Amino acid sequence: MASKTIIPDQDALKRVGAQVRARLEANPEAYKIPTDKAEIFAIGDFLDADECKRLITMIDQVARPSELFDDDAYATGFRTSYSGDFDPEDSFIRSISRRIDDLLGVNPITGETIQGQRYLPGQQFKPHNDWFYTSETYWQLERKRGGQRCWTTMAFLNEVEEGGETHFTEVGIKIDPKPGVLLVWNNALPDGSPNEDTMHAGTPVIRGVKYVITKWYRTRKWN
Ligand SMILES: O=C(O)CCC(=O)C(=O)O
Ligand SMILES: [Fe+2]
Repeated sequence: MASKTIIPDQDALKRVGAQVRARLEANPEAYKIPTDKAEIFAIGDFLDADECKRLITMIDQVARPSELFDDDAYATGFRTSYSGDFDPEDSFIRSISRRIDDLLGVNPITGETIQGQRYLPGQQFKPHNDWFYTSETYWQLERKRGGQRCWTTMAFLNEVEEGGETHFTEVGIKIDPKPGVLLVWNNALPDGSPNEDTMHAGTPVIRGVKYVITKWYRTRKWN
């Protein structure tokens, strides 16, 4: 008898995938990137110029060398940007956070704290998936902290002179940083299995500085 592979949180990934997909497809502001490989949307002018400026100032206050879950990423050159969590109680951060929850129409308790990130020339985030590899030891912690990541949202806060694109390596598209643009993608396939084709990178900044905010969503209550 063939054994069936268990995919953690598969039903929830399928359900939240369908729910958010329907909501974004009904939103005239959400542009769907034309590809069959992954569900990626872009929303222009999600943040205005003042909001971008304010977030950039806040990133400069919280940013420290980035860490990854299973690795000393900064030391290995995998994620060389500086990043940090914002204070989730800050009223401005709460308003931005709620606006993203609302865009997706998800349960706010599933959202992680918004993270800010800054890349200087030469800094990058090498190709990776935002979903967790459930065979790795870090999963034992993440499983209890809200489970698998379903959707990713990421906003560009400024124009970068050269480099710093978000490169979906399997889809074959590079998205240029444009201030106020929010990218939203489903980390899973419609059947609720993790989508390998969501592999993406923040390419090295060549000239200028790049600032982004990221908010990831879990299938269950994040804590
Ligand atoms: O900076 C980028 O373009 C990508 C950032 C990213 O992939 C992440 O924060 O997970
Ligand atoms: Fe990522």
